[in-house]
Amino acid sequence: MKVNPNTIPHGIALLQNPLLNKGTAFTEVERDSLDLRGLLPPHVQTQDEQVARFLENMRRLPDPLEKFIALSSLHDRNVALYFRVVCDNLDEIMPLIYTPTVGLACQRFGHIFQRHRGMFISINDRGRIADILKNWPYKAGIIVVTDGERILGLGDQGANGMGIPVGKLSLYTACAGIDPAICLPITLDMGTNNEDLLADPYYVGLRRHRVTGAAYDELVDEFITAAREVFPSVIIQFEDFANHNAFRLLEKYQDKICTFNDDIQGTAAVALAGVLSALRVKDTALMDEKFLFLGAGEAATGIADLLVAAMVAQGTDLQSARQRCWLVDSKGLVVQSRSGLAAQKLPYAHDFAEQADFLSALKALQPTAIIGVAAVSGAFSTEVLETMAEINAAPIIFALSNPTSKAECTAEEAYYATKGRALFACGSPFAPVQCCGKTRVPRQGNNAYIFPGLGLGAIATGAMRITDEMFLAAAQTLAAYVTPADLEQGSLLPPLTSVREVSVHIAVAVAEVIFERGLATKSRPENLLELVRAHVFDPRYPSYV
Ligand SMILES: O=C([O-])CC(=O)C(=O)O
Ligand SMILES: [Mg+2]
Repeated sequence: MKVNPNTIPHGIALLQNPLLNKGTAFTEVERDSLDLRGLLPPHVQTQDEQVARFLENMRRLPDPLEKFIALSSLHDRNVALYFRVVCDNLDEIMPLIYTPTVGLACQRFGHIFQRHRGMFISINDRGRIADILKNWPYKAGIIVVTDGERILGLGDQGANGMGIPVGKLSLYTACAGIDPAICLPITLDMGTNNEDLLADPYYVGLRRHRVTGAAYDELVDEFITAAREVFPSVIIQFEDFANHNAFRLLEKYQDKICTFNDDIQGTAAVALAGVLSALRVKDTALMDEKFLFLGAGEAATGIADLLVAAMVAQGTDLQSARQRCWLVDSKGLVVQSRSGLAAQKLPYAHDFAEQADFLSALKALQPTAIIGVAAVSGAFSTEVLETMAEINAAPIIFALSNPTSKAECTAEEAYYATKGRALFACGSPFAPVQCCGKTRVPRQGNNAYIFPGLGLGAIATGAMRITDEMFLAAAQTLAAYVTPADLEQGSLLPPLTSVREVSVHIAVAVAEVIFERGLATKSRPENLLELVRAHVFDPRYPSYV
């Protein structure tokens, strides 16, 4: 964040501005010139000392939700310190501010609510959304918006879903260095059909069932128009909408404005990166694989579409590429003879006998890879996993559902049932597993590896659109950062600790596509890496005098 010493507030107003506050780290000179004398205890601390103090206190707290609350209130007080804590301790902190704790934080959102963050726009705000957005005091560059209808694998959380846009935007800064001052989390309160929430006195949203149809579409449309009027070059990320809206809205807006759907496109890119790593271990090509998805929603068809795009980019024809991907939904294997299939499933409805469930589809199709994205915990049973191990020397097994309570299987289950042969990735974090005399280190196939870097590339270039080609470039870049040592220990993605560096290179690859396709509003400089790095926020305190 750029600080102009001539315009920063003085005294209490400075201490109460979370984007500018340094707390006990204000220096003697700053205390004198910014009217802080007497408002702080005399001993001046370094930011490093503040980080250590915070961590000491946080680690004493009894459970992840308490730690989540402590981290949120640190963010409320001192944004730079919050990001120092997060960036320097990503492995420890990310599961507390994001998957899996953020799921619980959404479920408990009304009960743990302390302070405003981001913006809420409700169905009652029709006709005045632009005026409402003008209440936001900063110039937004990235909006993450949800309507709370499908929060992770936890279903309808209504306005409590706000935890997700807040968490995603924290990762924009933590994982790619996006300036926190331009991040705006938004929840569209369309009502909720979650009866428990409607009966909960502390629920933060409207007491009404969800609006649907034209009223819903008109509100989204007014929101999109208003956001672009108030923040002209803003990127809008759709997050955790239900299937029936997610695909429609993406199709409606992706060619008109700078937008993407993280659950469809971001998840697809990280999954493709994981698959590309698995191919290196197996020494096979994409076209040699057969993918069976458990689930046929946003993540499933998003991943399938990107796998197909990658195969087509390698010269395969579209039909043969699609033939490598199969879906199982709640009614069984998706095949041609089934009626009433949603549009996104049709490319994968092949000519094949109906199969009632995942296990029978698995036995009939003999896939090389299974990808779980249906939020059905335990769906990758021992029998499923052992069957995969019988069919394949190195079965690809991705259990991507979120949070941990919804995972199709645990890392241990996947490795034990396959005698350590599984090429495994997971949606939530799992600890390393000892199996058959080896240590297996599973990594998260989570879109957090993709969207921060993609957003950074889009901001640095002033992108007009976000395209599938950019997600392909992001996936390939991510995959290139998986080292032979990673593969050796079964890791299909780089360590989380490298995500800031990887994000910068994803941003460069995405920027390359943006310039190439004439989608930039800024002119192309000599050096894209320099351009991208110039947009990276540094959480170390600047000097104000
Ligand atoms: O938030 C996450 O961990 C991944 C994601 O987008 C989802 O599960 O909806
Ligand atoms: Mg999501």
